Amino acid sequence: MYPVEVQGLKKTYITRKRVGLFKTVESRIEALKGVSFNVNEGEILGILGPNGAGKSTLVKILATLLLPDEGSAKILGYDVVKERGKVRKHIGISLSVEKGFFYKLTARENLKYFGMLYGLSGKKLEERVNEALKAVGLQNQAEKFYEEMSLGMKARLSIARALLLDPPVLILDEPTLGLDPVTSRRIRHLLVNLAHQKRKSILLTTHNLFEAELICDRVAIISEGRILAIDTIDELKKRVADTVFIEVRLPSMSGLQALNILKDFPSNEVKIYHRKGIAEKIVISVPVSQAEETMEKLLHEFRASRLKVRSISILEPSLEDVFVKLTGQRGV
Ligand SMILES: Nc1ncnc2c1ncn2[C@@H]1O[C@H](COP(=O)(O)OP(=O)(O)OP(=O)(O)O)[C@@H](O)[C@H]1O
Repeated sequence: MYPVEVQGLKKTYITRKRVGLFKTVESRIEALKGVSFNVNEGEILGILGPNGAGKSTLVKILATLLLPDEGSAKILGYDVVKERGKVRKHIGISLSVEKGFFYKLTARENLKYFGMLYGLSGKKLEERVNEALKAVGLQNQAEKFYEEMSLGMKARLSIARALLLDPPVLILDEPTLGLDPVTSRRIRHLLVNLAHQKRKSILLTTHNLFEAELICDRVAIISEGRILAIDTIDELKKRVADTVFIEVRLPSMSGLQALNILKDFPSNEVKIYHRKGIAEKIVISVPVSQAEETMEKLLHEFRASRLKVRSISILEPSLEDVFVKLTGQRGV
């Protein structure tokens, strides 16, 4: 059993729009068209997709806030439709930074309030509130009123609330949206620690490919209600990368000599880009199958011509390359 098991999940929104005085037209939006995946223990699974891909719909269903039309989703074996109460005891949810907190209560009071709602009381409640505050680094700001808190503090408080029951599964919708780089980094560090040290299973959505690349053990790329690919980032890159780039850095003024050497390079699939500057850079694109061999040949040719090379390396494709290739969209 996986901590999170999703099988053939479908959801269609039906909306009615008034046309004229008495007539309404129905419009159907298939937000999820049969989504299946699992999340392992101690794993961060990132859900990536362009706007309207179905990420929030998926997250809301897992958080028991929305009913699916078909398929099933289980958290620790409990069905999100038939066993909502049990599911809620085992998940921590952070859907939107701003929602649900009381502006006139302090961070601690807010957490206490939610702790009580979740069934905690007495010493246990105090303990869990303190632990949650500490986990997100808010122990020194616990007496600050919510309305006085910065966006970063609010984001951390939202994660603290998700941690109140010390749940094995966390579901987070864009946990670092709108946060400055330092706070984002702090939250990323916290999430990696929760997954890898505390063995929590984390499902998060993000528009930030850089972040996904940094912290997700696997990512699912979702578009128009379907998962286009789900795998580790390395595997996804391998799958889409038919071309890699070899970057050669040279001392200034030696670019032309290098280009001259490359003139007779034995492959017409090799493309060369040259950037002049203090340190000159030559980037050679080659089919992935020829990358290693090309690199060796390059080194050999440069050495034979006594050309000094500062560095030579193979540039990996980025997660953005994967995303663009799979969804046909640049950025998310
Ligand atoms: N309550 C609703 N009623 C009707 N249509 C909806 C509703 N919620 C979402 N949709 C539609 O369902 C599709 C999926 O939306 P969803 O919010 O799940 O996407 P998303 O991937 O979270 O997008 P974003 O990245 O913009 O948050 C979209 O076409 C959206 O317009």
